[in-house]
This record gives sequence, C-alpha cells and structure tokens, in this order.
Amino acid sequence: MSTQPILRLGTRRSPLAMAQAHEARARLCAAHGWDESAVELVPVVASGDKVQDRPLAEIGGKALWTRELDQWLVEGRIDAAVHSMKDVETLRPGAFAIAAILPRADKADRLLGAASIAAIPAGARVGTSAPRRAAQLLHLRPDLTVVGIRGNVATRMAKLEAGEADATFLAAAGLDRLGEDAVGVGLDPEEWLPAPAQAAIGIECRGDDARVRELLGAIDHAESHAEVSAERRLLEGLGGSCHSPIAALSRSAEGSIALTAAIFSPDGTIRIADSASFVAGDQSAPLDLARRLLDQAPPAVAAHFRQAA
Ligand SMILES: NCc1[nH]cc(CCC(=O)O)c1CC(=O)O
Repeated sequence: MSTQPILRLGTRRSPLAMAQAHEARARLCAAHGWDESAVELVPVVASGDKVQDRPLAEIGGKALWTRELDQWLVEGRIDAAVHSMKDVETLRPGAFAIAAILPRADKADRLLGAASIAAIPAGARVGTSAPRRAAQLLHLRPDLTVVGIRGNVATRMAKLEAGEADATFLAAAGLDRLGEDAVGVGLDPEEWLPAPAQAAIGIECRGDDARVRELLGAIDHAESHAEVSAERRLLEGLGGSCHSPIAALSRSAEGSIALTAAIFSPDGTIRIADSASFVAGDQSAPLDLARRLLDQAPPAVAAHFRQAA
C-alpha cells in the first residue's frame, strides 16, 4: 500500500470543520476512484477557535479562521484547505484560488428554544454574536435582548441548555453535518435571510498549483460555486466585514441567479432590502445590487460599510 497521500487537505479541528473535511475527502475519493488514504486530513488549531469569550468581530474578524491554514498552504505543508465559505474573508490573498465549492446544503438558519420568532417570549434573551442575526432579530422583535454567545455548535447548544440564553440560532447546514438534524426549527430563508455563503464548503489551494486545481476541479459544483461567487461579490461591493449586518439569499434556476440581500443598522431599526436576477457568472450585477442597497441606506446604516470609491 502506498503511504504517500496524493493530497494533503488542511482543516480546522472543530467537529463541524472535521465533518466538512471528511465530506470533501469522500467526494474527492469518489470522483477520482481513490482509496481514503489518498487524501490526508491535516487538522490545524485556528486562532478563531482559541478565543471563545469575545465576539469574532472584536478580536480580528474572519481572518482568524484562515490564518494558520493560509500559512500552511503558503509553506507547502498542505496542498489545499477546506473552509466554511461563510467564514472566509471577502478579499483573499492573490496567491490562493477557490478551486472547488461542494454542492450547497440547506441555507436556512434554525431557531433553538422557541417554535418561531413570533413565539419567543416577550423580553427573552436571545444568544447570538452574529451582527446579521442580532439586527435581523431586533428588526422583527425590538422587545428582545440579544446576548453574546460564541463557541462551536455543541458549545452553543450547551450554553442554551445551561440557561445562558432563552433561544439561539444555528445554521441548518452545520447541524445537519453533525447529525443534529432534529435540533431547532428551520426558519424560512425568504423571510429570515441567511448569511452570504452560508451552507457552502469551499476548498482553496495555491493559485499556481495546476495539479491540485485540476484534482479539486473534479468535485466543483458549478451552480453552488456561481451562487457563492455572486454572494461574495455582493460583500465586496458592500465593503462589509463581520461587523456588518448583511444577509443574502441566492436562488438558482437554469443558469440564472435571483439574489436577495438586506443590510441593517446594528440595532435592527433600519432594514434595507433589494434583489436582482442575472446570469450565473455575471460579475457586475451583484456589485450593482450592493450599490443600490448603499444608495438607499441612511448614514446610520452606511457608516457600517466601507463604501467603495
Ligand atoms: N460562524 C460559524 C459557522 N460557520 C459555518 C457554520 C455553519 C455551516 C455553514 O454555514 O456552512 C457556522 C455555525 C453557525 O452559524 O451555526
């Protein structure tokens, strides 16, 4: 048996990240007819996993999820890295390429602790550290109190159980990948918009590594890739960061994408939403949508975005 792996795939160590890395490996092995040993999973502890007690937006943002994996990729210690695309910064180092996006899972958020947003008891404490979830919730229910809650999926479920919050949100995709598909109630994504790139697993490699790009290309899902590219292009146009309450939902059909997006004031009082339909791969339509959203935004909202020149 050969001991040299064909591909070394870096991943964060959290249970969800490991589940996603296993899915990526299974798809690669199926596509190429490989034995499992062909893909070595290389777990890395990410900075974002070390600091659990403060909101991500405060401690350095999304870069904390990719810093170590980026380094290992540059040094050639891994050939590719698996990411939750929701957590990947909009602007990536030019040396990297997103070579594959796996078929996207359920884009919805699930609510834990109540049967619906309307059914959350008046004045309850809802745990979330995501600006999008906080603003979207307060927009619908200004009577509720948002409390910070961080940690991986199991930690957040335990914190809810321990009474640190009365309700919380988790992405359906993450729960499903962990086998927790019975947990929480799915929120209609048309009414409760998910985060840009939610439910998408991406695999990045060095842009000049033609061998790995081709191997990864075999499991790229074109429709999911086009959706995620459009949503990330929207983020680029908004100049948003993980501080910015931005929500987006793509619907694909026959080569075209309908993209709905909303931006909020952090306290949820203001919500600006708009949508656009365009051919998959259109690079300017998501930017135009971002521009329209910002043009409609009062200063209190626009201040949270770095407006493109
Ligand atoms: N921010 C953490 C994170 N990043 C990706 C997912 C879920 C899986 C996905 O959206 O692909 C989660 C957990 C959550 O938001 O509940």
